[in-house]
Amino acid sequence: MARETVLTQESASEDPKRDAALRPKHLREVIGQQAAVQRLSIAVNASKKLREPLAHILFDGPPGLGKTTFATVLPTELGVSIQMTSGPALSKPADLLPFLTNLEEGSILFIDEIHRMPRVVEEFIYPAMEDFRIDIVLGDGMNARTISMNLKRFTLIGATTRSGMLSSPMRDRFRIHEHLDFYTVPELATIVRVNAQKLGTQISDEAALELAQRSRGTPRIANNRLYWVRHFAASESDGIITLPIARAALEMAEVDRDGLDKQDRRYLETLLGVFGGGPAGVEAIAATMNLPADTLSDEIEPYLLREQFIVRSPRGRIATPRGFTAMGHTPRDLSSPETLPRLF
Ligand SMILES: Nc1ncnc2c1ncn2[C@@H]1O[C@H](COP(=O)(O)OP(=O)(O)OP(=O)(O)O)[C@@H](O)[C@H]1O
Ligand SMILES: [Mg+2]
Repeated sequence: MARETVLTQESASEDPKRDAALRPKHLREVIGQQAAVQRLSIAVNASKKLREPLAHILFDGPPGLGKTTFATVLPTELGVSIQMTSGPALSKPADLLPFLTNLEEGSILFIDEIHRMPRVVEEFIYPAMEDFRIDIVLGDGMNARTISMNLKRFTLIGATTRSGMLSSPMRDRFRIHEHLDFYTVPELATIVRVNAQKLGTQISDEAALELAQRSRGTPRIANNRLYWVRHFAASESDGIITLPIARAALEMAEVDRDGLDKQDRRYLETLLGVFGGGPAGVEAIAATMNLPADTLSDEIEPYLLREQFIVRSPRGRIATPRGFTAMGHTPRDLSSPETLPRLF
């Protein structure tokens, strides 16, 4: 009973224009992630006062939590330029050259999905990160010679949803690591209200809270929900987003009360339907869903674990009573003496 809808599909993919329109421009506009904001403000101030480039920074965390947002806010704070590329676009060292030669003193090079950069490119970038220098090999065979080229002092910002896939020499070359975690409902409600204002739409506090509750702890999903509800309000009412309007719109888009998306539901359906609620190993669930195990452990499970739809046990993932109820199943009786030994 996969309930696919326009909205859940939308929220799974990225809409760059939409992201850019609502993205905070300054650190002070970033909502939530306050510990990261404070540490980064200190790094920015120090960099300005000491006239040193910002230390290389790695952002990791599930999709839509603000990695690109932080990366684009920092150059504004520093008053420097930013160049953006991504791991998959850099298939060989030469692909990096235009970015490295265009650097300005203190400017930022942002590499998204940095875990997908091939090893040869990674090794090419090490001296650039450490000594602001690259080694270029000219010619080949007997005539090959290496020339060293100095670069402007710059800051590399990497973003990844899979920090586990990054090689440890690469990870260690970032002096600042920021792990972005899911947002609380009040934080998401604030994001919804601020963004409604940016879009010139009126929204009641209760409606903002309702959207926040159904956004899977993720600002990008909250924004997608807001766009849909805003259109619904404009078409079906006077354009003002009230609680009944928000509920009706979300109902129509089949966003469930917990805000789970298509992949979350498929995961829970597999765990419940195929594995009887578990315990099931992540590899087995991944094979059944026809997805890489990494996608499960890095993108789907963090939220389900945090919200206790599932738990981890030595023998694998187990659906909690909340996981059962969310999918319309009757929870297993965990207190019964027969089920316990089977589970643990
Ligand atoms: N802390 C925040 N405060 C306000 N809005 C935010 C915040 N974080 C993210 N957003 C909103 O969510 C949108 C998506 O965030 P962003 O593109 O930075 O996510 P991401 O972590 O880079 O995702 P991906 O891994 O898919 O690249 C932004 O355009 C912005 O509107
Ligand atoms: Mg991004």
